[in-house]
Amino acid sequence: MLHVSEVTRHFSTGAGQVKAVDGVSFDVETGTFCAIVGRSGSGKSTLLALLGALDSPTSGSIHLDGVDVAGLSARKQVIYRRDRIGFVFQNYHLVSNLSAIGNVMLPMEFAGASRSQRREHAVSLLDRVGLHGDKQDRLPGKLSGGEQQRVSIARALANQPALILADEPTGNLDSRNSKRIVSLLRQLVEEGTTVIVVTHDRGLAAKTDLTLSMKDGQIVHRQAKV
Ligand SMILES: Nc1ncnc2c1ncn2[C@@H]1O[C@H](COP(=O)(O)OP(=O)(O)OP(=O)(O)O)[C@@H](O)[C@H]1O
Repeated sequence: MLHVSEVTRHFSTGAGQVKAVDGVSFDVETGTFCAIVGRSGSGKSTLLALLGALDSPTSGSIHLDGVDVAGLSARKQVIYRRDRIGFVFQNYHLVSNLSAIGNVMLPMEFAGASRSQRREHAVSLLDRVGLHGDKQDRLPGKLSGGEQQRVSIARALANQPALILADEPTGNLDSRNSKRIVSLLRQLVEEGTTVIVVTHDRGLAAKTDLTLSMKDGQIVHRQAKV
């Protein structure tokens, strides 16, 4: 369960203070597919960064399964991100000189497994996201956008995260590849992972269980689908 209470994130700029996130409260039950939508500049990416402990709130609290995320030290934030969160980005953020398998193995480095165990796990994750055979040995530049996004989802799953945070995961994909990614994310939700996506893609938002609409740093509408 993710519990967000009265969270703000203010930035000081030359022009004054920007309230990027301005008093946001919501809960997301474990195993929910949640979309955060809203116009450009409404605060979606800032909120996602706070949920993933990539940034700390100015005030308020964020609890994931009882852990006070906002209160973690910098060192514990690193561990929290590695062990509890899987990140998926619009531009995939894969390491260009590592194969698909190498990219998926990267987050496992600290898990104490041997290299062959890590490789075996990476192969099974890539199989799970539908990237098979010789494609697993290719560099990201030799894969299509949809395939690269599947590698990034496999990488996000490497340490069995409780929460997957995806920023515009279908933003660079055509409709066929988008549908594949959405159904993959839905499958993860069915298996009990909580998935939160920031998206402008109406097709993706329509497939989620809960939509939070942001405006000027606030959640102005909450729509739960049964
Ligand atoms: N580091 C920063 N310093 C100052 N202002 C910032 C910073 N990061 C974000 N902002 C401002 O906070 C507001 C929210 O930005 P944010 O990137 O969260 O919006 P968004 O909804 O994700 O937009 P988009 O859909 O364009 O990605 C914007 O006004 C933005 O300019």
